[in-house]
Amino acid sequence: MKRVAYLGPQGTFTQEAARRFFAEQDVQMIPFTSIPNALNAVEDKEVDHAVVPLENSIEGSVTMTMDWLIHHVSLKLQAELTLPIAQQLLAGSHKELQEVRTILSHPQAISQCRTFLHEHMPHAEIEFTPSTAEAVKRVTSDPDKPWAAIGPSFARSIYRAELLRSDIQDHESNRTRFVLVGATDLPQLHSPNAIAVKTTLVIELASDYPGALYQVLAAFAWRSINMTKIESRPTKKRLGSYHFILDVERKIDDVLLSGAIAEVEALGCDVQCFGSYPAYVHQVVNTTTD
Ligand SMILES: O=C(O)C(=O)C[C@]1(C(=O)O)C=C[C@@H](O)C=C1
Repeated sequence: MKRVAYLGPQGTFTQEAARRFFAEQDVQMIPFTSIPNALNAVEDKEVDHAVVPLENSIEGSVTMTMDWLIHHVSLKLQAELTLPIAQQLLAGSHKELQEVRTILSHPQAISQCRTFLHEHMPHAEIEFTPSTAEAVKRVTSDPDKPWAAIGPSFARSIYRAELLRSDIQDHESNRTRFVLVGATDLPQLHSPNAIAVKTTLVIELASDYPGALYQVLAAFAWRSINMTKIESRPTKKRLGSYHFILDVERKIDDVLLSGAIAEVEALGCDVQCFGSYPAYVHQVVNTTTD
């Protein structure tokens, strides 16, 4: 049976994404306490895959995931899944908002609810936890403490939490993009349900000169290769040195994409392919009920 690592404990959004990736398959889901631990488990061959969050529509990239993939492991993105994210304010027992002095959650979840927190709970202190479900688990372990957690409705049912407010994310259309990661490409996952096929490239410029990035982008532009995302992350070697992470809507073996990569390499850039994979979108029904 396949072993799949996810950011635990039970009840995280990532576990829900992992379930949806393997909807009809018998797999063993294994919770890990952090994204790096889940990715390392794949690198060390303790598990076959990991499911990790990559990007959120409100807060942007999950930099922990990006940086770990770039600097610490050598793995492939095998599929992506975008899920709606609804955040619930949960506690171990019923409380009025003004009674809550501390709010616990994952930094991404806190950032997704900034407006609600600013307007309704401006005096509450924020305590970051390794995941949303961990926050829900903690607040339900001591129900009388003046604290509450931000997390998913699946965690509410697992830890029997009280719902104080539902759907507190700043934008109704909140979405997170999760990726399935493994040691190699997974061609068998390219199914007809996919809405697109993407390739993620990580490019390091040869040197810094006027128009260097423009030249790289031109290689994709004149071939009409659609870019769905571009982002820079520090290479960590020195200030002002970056990796450019590009998502393009082509398969790696597409002749135009191979041409673009060859052109960028001819400019002296280092190009790594982090995976060529299908992209899926699944709707979650009944986000606030048990
Ligand atoms: O804490 C969780 O429940 C997670 O699965 C992590 C995570 C993330 O890091 O983005 C996943 C989805 C939401 O955007 C909030 C938190």
